[in-house]
Amino acid sequence: MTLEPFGARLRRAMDERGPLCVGIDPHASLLSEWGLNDDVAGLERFSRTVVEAMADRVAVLKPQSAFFERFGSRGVAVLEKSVQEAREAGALVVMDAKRGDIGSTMAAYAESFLHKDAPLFSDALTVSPYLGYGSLSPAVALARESGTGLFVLALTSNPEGGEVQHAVRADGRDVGATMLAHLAAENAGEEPLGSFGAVVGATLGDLSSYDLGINGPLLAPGVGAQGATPADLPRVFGSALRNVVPNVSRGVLRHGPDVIALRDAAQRFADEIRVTLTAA
Ligand SMILES: O=c1ccn([C@@H]2O[C@H](COP(=O)(O)O)[C@@H](O)[C@H]2O)c(=O)[nH]1
Repeated sequence: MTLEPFGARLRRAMDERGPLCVGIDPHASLLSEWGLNDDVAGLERFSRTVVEAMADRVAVLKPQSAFFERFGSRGVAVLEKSVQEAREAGALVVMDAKRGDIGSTMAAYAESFLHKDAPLFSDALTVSPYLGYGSLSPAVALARESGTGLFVLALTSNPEGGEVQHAVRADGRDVGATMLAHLAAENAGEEPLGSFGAVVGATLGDLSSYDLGINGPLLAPGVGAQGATPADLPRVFGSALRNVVPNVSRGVLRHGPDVIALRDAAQRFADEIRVTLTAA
């Protein structure tokens, strides 16, 4: 069965559930705070709890692959199960694996996450364009075919990102702006929303010098533990606010393991985001 394009599915989920994306980031420190061991059983309990608490209510869950890969094949098996359970419960899953390579290797990465029969099949994948935007074309092609999406690292939330992303090219545009322009071209004419998103940190302050109107989603990490708040979003995203998917990981997860406390924490962020969007 062919899926409806990711952008359309995401728009609907955002309209129905609000735009919040909760991260599944099983940091060793969080496992310990939750009273779990830093082992595969602890990982599984953590991830299952987040899926149980969130998957039937938030638009997007974003597992951070690194924290699962840390445990080798058994950790990846937990990741597979979590993705499947989250999707079955109604959340869209954005796999945060930040893959990027060339040619057939990039194609293999894309197949690992975006092919409908892949064990880790996800609704979208984060990718790094820093081997050149064109190196992502196998992933773009497969995403179009399978109804999935990509989130391309454009302007990341970390302070070190500027060294690469603010570098100015011969045409006077910086690298981040160039990635946004590629995405706008990818999404041209798509309704109600294109499937090719950008990662743009909520921590970055006024971004009015960038054209964020890519007709695609803007995944905005940095709310919560990295210091950004929902109230910052209008200043950062301006008229692109309606397409922003704010991500909170530790800001929610630190309230576990109690399922109700996790839900309450996510609801507080969701409420603040809704108020901000309504006022903007
Ligand atoms: O620019 C980026 C891109 C990705 N991330 C990821 O998002 C979460 C943020 O977690 P918090 O606990 O809410 O800080 C994490 O998985 C990062 O790898 C990002 O922070 N910035």
